[in-house]
Amino acid sequence: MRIPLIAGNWKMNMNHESGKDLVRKISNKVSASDTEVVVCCPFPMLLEIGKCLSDSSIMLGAQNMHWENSGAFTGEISADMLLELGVKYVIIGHSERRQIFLETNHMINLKVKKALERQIVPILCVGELLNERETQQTERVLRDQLENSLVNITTQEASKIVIAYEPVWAIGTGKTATPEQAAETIGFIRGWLKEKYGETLSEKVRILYGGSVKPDNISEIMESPNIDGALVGGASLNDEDFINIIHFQHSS
Ligand SMILES: O=C(CO)COP(=O)(O)O
Repeated sequence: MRIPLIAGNWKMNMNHESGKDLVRKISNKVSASDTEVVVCCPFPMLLEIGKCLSDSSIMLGAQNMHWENSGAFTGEISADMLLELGVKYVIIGHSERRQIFLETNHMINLKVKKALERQIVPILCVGELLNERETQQTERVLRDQLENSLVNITTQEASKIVIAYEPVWAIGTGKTATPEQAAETIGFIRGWLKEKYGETLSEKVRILYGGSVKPDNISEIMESPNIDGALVGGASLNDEDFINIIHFQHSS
């Protein structure tokens, strides 16, 4: 049985006050339940948001990290720095990092390895562009991202990873993949894991869907037995929306 996971990705939004207010409202309404909840806030807020979450079951996540332990990497943050702040999850290889900051699968692979070494759970993001979907290249693109992001990752290590399938054309656009598209593509990812690591591993890894997830489409998305939760952008900035997404079982 895979435990459902709902992760909020605040991206470069909120400030200390609005962030603290938001997590207080969420943690008041979310008790330890069958669903794990993670809030991935911007780096400068990790300490304060972590303090607000200390009595709650909600876990703290970051949105990126560097693969080296320390050194001359201006503007970067190491896994150990995140650990000091109580970070349990880290988003790696988000499409905004890949597209705007030109992160490659090789860099993403190094980050995944370092996160695993330091026992921070990587949420590895993969997903195709609109023109790639329209030209039937989705599976080729995903295979390439998975193969190259998971180079030298053992079966034991892979069992700790969370994968987020985020079709780039569905991010922040209000265009969600249909439940069929999400189910089919996530089924493909699980099939790839089975091919590479075997069936036992492929049944262990949680795979999330991300891209315009809202309270009114979460139940439909979660109907597929292959989909274990969601990586939520815009709707994670609103307490009611995020709470309703977390409580999706009750609205179905
Ligand atoms: O990129 C996303 C989460 O990482 C999705 O963002 P939206 O939910 O705003 O589409």
